[in-house]
Amino acid sequence: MTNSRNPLVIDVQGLRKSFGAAKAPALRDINLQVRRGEMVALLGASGSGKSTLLRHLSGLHRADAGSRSVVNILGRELQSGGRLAGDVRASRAKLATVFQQFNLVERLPVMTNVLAGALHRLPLWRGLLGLFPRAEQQRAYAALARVGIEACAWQRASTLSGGQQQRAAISRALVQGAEIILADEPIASLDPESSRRVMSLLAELNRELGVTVLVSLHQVDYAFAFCPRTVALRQGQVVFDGPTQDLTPVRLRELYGSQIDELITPVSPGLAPAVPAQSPSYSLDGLRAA
Ligand SMILES: Nc1ncnc2c1ncn2[C@@H]1O[C@H](COP(=O)(O)OP(=O)(O)OP(=O)(O)O)[C@@H](O)[C@H]1O
Repeated sequence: MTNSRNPLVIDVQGLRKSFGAAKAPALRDINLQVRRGEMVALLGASGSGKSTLLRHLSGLHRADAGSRSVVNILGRELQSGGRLAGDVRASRAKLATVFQQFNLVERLPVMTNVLAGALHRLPLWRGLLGLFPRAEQQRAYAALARVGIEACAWQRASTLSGGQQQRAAISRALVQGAEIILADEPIASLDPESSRRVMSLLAELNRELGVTVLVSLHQVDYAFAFCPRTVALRQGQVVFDGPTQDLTPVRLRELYGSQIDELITPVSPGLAPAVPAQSPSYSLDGLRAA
C-alpha cells in the first residue's frame, strides 16, 4: 500500500527536451514525483512524450544541455542539466525497462534472456562465457515460474507468443532485482487477453513485491483497471496528475479533444471490452459513442 510517507523513488524537476536542428520541444518543464510502491499510468496520445520521458528516467536520453532539468532515481541523482551522473549504473541496476517490442534476443533460449538480468552482479568473464552460478539459474527459474512460463525456459525466445515474450521480459526485470519497472507501452502489440495478463502481472508485482511501476499506455481503459494514479501528457506537458477515477469522460474530452479516439480501446465485433472499468459508476460508453 502506498502512502505519502513512502520515499520518493522518481523525482523529476523542470525536465526539458528538444529534438533536431529546429529544437522542437518534446518535453516542456515536466515535474513528476512517484513514491515507492505506486503503480502509475502515463497516459497520452501518440507523440505526447511518454517514451521520451521514460527514456530520461533510465538515462537513455539526456535533457537539454544547460536546462534546469533534474532526474533523481531512488534518492540518487541520475541526470542534471543534461549531464548524466558519474554513477548512473548504480541507479540503472535498480530500475528495469520493459519495452513494447520485448527486447529479447530471439535466437537465444528464454532462460539465457532472463539471466541477462543478473549480469550487473557478475564478473564480466562469467557474463561473456554465459557461466551463470547455480543460484542465479535458480533465481531465473523462479522468476519464470512467477510469471507462469517456466515450461518455456529452454525454448528459443522467438518461439514464444507476444504475451509470453513480454512475461519473459518482466521476469528478467525480477532477476535483475529491479525496485522500479518502467514499462513503455508494454501491451501495445498484444491482443486483449495477453494485454490483460501482462497488466495483471505488473499489478501483482506491484502489490505483492512492492515494485514501483510506471507504465505508459495509450488506452485509458487499462489505466482505469490497473493504475490508481494517472499522469496524462499532451504535447510534452503534464495536463493531469491525480487519481485515475477523476479522469471522467468530460475531463478526458477537455484534455484531449479529438485525440480522444486514440485513448479508447477499439471494441471489435465478437470481442469483449478489454477490461471492465475499475469504478462501476464510470463508463467509457459516452466516449465511444461520441
Ligand atoms: N530521437 C528523436 N528524434 C527526433 N524527434 C524525436 C525523437 N524521439 C521522439 N521525438 C519526438 O518527440 C515527440 C514525443 O515522442 P514520443 O515517442 O516520446 O511520444 P509517445 O507519447 O511515446 O508516442 P507513441 O505513443 O507514438 O510512442 C514526438 O514529436 C517525436 O516525434
